Amino acid sequence: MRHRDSDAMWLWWISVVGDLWFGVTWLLNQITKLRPRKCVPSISVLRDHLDQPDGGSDLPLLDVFINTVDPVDEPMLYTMNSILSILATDYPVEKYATYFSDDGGSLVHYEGLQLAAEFAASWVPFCRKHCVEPRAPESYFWAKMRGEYAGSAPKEFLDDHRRMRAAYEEFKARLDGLSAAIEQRSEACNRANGKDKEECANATWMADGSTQWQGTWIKPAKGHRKGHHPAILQVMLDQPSKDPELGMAASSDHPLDFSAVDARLPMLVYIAREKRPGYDHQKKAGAMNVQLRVSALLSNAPFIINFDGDHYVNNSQAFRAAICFMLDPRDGADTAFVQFPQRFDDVDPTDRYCNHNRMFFDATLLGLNGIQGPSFVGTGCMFRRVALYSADPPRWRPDDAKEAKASRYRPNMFGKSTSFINSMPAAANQERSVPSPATVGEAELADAMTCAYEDGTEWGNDVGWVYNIATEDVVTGFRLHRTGWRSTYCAMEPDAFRGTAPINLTERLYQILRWSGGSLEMFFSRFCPLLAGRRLHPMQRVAYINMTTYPVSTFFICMYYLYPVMWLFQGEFYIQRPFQTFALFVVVIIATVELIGMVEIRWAGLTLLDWVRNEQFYIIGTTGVYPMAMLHILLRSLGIKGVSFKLTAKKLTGGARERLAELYDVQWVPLLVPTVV
Ligand SMILES: O=c1ccn([C@@H]2O[C@H](COP(=O)(O)OP(=O)(O)O[C@H]3O[C@H](CO)[C@@H](O)[C@H](O)[C@H]3O)[C@@H](O)[C@H]2O)c(=O)[nH]1
Ligand SMILES: [Mn+2]
Repeated sequence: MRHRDSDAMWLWWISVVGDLWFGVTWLLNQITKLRPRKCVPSISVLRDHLDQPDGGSDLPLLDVFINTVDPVDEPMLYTMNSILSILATDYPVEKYATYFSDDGGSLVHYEGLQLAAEFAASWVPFCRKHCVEPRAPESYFWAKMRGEYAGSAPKEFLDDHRRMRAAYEEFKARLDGLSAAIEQRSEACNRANGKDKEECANATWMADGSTQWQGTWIKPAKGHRKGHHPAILQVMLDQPSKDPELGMAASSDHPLDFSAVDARLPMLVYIAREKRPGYDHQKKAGAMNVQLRVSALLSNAPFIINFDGDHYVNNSQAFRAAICFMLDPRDGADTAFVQFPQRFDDVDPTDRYCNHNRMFFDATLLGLNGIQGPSFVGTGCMFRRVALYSADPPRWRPDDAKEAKASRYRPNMFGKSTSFINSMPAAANQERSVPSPATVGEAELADAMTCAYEDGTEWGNDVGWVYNIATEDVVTGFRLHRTGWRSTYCAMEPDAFRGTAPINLTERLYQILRWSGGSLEMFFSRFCPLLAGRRLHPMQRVAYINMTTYPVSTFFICMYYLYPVMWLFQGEFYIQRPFQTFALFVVVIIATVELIGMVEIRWAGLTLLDWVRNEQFYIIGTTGVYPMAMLHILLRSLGIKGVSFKLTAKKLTGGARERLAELYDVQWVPLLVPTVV
């Protein structure tokens, strides 16, 4: 091929390759959407099958994981609301246990959790008595619309509601004052106790005034700074009794009447894993793997559901909905995880920064649901425990199960804890009706939470959540799909879970950067979709290729944007003057693409705005963020550390207007420069 101006040939080639790239990726994107599948959980059928007439239940055991790091960036009020919504959810209390992981190791979280457990003693029976929804108090008390009364004591409702609200205000005030209270107490204790010993002069003291807090101290000190403290485990609420226990009748110091409701609370455990300098703690994935081991030793449920600290249970039937899919006679046994879409509160009405991401959650994931299942998106997901232990799904299990076990499970794959290894066979057993009493010693529990436990094991690799990647979620889901497991997408009305979204553009852009950087990283890692074996469905493979290579488009898009202004640099037009057939082609192509977009949003039940935001953020992403993601990969390949998992700061508490004011609070980020140009 020739051109009058041979200097321009490289530009021409880029545009040809670019056109090809866009054509092919567009096609690949479309074919993964050809067989969308909507699944509706039949919770009433589940009830008919598993609820016993005497009030008992045959539902399987469940472990709930919830993570948090920083009481400031992730406001405690939200975290504790999540805890309360979990404790009050509609699942048999003796059948589930909650593990709260505090990666900061701070006393304020510990005491906040204690307060929440205390408050739950009246909040949970209140929810049960009056069947309120949602069961996170903050959202419940400030809901704009309430459904019809569904409880059993309509006459008492208004009084109870008022009292509960007052109690909640008090709880909030105490939560708010916690940091200051701890600080004051510690200063007083230090003055009294630690004058002589310099080492503990600035200790943080627990409520009894005589015990030093093991985790991080208010002011960093040797052995107690952020990222340097021993492991802490505290069972805040014990495993409840097997039979219902009615609450207290109304009295002068306890005005709510709970004499007709079960007042038991589910088990609740506080965990702060050991942190030591010199170890890579692997952020969220590391924290969840510790939860996985500790829960195996304490309650060992066959199913696990995980939450980020800012996501709460909005629909108390959600756990049951996920269980429906896990126990489904058709492909339940092959299902490794059930993913719910992420939904957010408090996004500004026009969703300026595309936080809702509806195109992804409602169109893309539904498309995948018709193949091998949606990818794991980090929160609001129920897992099958044995799948995380890298077991094979039933349909791919070789006939001779023993042989399979020997070949898959390598020595020291899971670390040295014999109790943990002994717990593994029971984890596969869904029919266990009574939780195994925890017989493990404290030493063994502590050992499972140390940094050294994972040395030389497969944790973070072929076991548990995957390490060393900015998007541990997509990779972990991929690893399960690669082993032949499927997953199921579960959307329900009202939304199962809700969370908070980053409200200012800076945080949002960093989030996109982490996702796109992590995706590319995955493509160039041993988790590249091209390398997976035959258990990965061909279409699912295509979907994962799309999911991991999309940031590459940035190169072509940026070039296309430069073409029209090339003459600024060269003083000459390289662009051919548009001719009619060309213009016609362009118009037809654009029209078709838009038309297909419209069909898609109609089908997924979305609005035009969702779509516009999606397109808009795609352009912002491709011009502003993805080039950085590409750079990150380049740096990584040169051995330099790239994008890290920077915690997404959540909005601060305050009035709605105050919160939305942050919308315009753009700290000037280099990421946006190219977009603006
Ligand atoms: O050292 C750490 C860092 C983070 N977290 C927790 O990880 C969760 C997610 O962090 P966040 O900053 O809220 O990330 P988002 O940008 O909101 O994360 C989205 O994208 C992540 C993958 O990039 C997923 O893991 C998340 O579930 C998904 O919500 C939070 O609960 C944190 O408390 C830890 O437990 N330990
Ligand atoms: Mn989040």
